[in-house]
Amino acid sequence: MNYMFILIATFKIIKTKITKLQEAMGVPTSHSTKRITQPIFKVKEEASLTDSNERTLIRRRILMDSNNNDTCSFSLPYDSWMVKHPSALHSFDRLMNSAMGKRIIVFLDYDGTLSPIVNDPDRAFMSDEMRAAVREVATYFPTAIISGRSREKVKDFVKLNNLYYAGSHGMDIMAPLMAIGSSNAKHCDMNLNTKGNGVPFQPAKKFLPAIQQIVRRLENEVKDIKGARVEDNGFCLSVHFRQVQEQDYGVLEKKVKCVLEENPQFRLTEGKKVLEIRPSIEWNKGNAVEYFLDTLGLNSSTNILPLYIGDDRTDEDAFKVIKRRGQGYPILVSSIPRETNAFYSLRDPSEVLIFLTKLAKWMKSSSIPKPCP
Ligand SMILES: O=P(O)(O)OC[C@H]1O[C@H](O[C@H]2O[C@H](CO)[C@@H](O)[C@H](O)[C@H]2O)[C@H](O)[C@@H](O)[C@@H]1O
Repeated sequence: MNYMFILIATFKIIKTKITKLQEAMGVPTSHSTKRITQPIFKVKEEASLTDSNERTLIRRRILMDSNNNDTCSFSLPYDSWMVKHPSALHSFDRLMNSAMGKRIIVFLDYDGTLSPIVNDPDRAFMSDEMRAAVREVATYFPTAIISGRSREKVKDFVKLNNLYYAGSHGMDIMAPLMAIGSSNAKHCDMNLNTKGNGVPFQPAKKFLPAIQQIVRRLENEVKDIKGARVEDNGFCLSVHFRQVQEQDYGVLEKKVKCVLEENPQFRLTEGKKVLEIRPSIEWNKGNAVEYFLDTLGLNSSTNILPLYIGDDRTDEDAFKVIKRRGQGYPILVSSIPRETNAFYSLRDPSEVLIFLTKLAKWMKSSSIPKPCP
């Protein structure tokens, strides 16, 4: 009997040690799995992170709800998927160890990354905490928002001046005024020229009149489809169907495709409950990442670590670029398993907030020289 007891106790101790080790390595454990796999619609839960400040961040986790369940492409359980795309939070120390001596550059998507997905695209507001976290990150690292929205609109949502913006999936970039050669770049120069007066780069400019026409045409075409709406994103446009009845979707898709056929110089892409029409040019969020690195004078630097956080299919172009460069980390925001080029994952904007807060805190407490105020 005693032997049995000792055996069970020893087994429990070993199991606890293995679980702690897995957690430290960012590998999902049976403990974390329990939380992840609950197929619940809306679950409130407290962040179970080590830092006491983080623990106070009560998160509203939305698992598998209709808003997030947009692009599920296969049915792997989340915990198995996370083995391949570990949590950027669990792996934070590892990420930062590899950043030592390197210059971090932060790229952020907007919808679904900095703000939660909501029904009304005009109400996709960013929380004040998120704004404060992005502001702080941008004081330490060159930071750019790369969104499918028009540049003005995304800037209106973010309301920060100490970072760079690219709208229309990278087809409208306000880049730094000055390219600083990486070899002689001074740390203090990195955040210069970010007060909104950079240099615009708009590779799809010649398509503007046609885009305006398509916007008007589609507005007219879909006006009788309840819930459908067209969003003018500057150099591209979105036809939203999040609030369209399922039985009406076919008609909507047909109308969009019909307009597209009349405009062969444009192509159709899909996002989260949205059909997007954009010029058929070889330019996407990945090109925008390269462009920013270039204008920052960092494109050929071997000493950089770009971080790109995004949730959408269009962010995959940027993930691919980072992967191809062999520098930095693409991080996917998703609460469901997805086919992705990202190395790491975060479940939702609440985890993005924790990650950005940790990143700023890490820099603040490190001995690395800080940019000039
Ligand atoms: O690149 P992003 O910043 O992620 O922009 C992609 C699209 O985001 C917006 O639409 C998405 O978010 C809306 C608000 O949460 C949601 O209602 C919609 O269903 C989503 O597709 C934006 O409205 C689009 O124009 C962007 O292309």
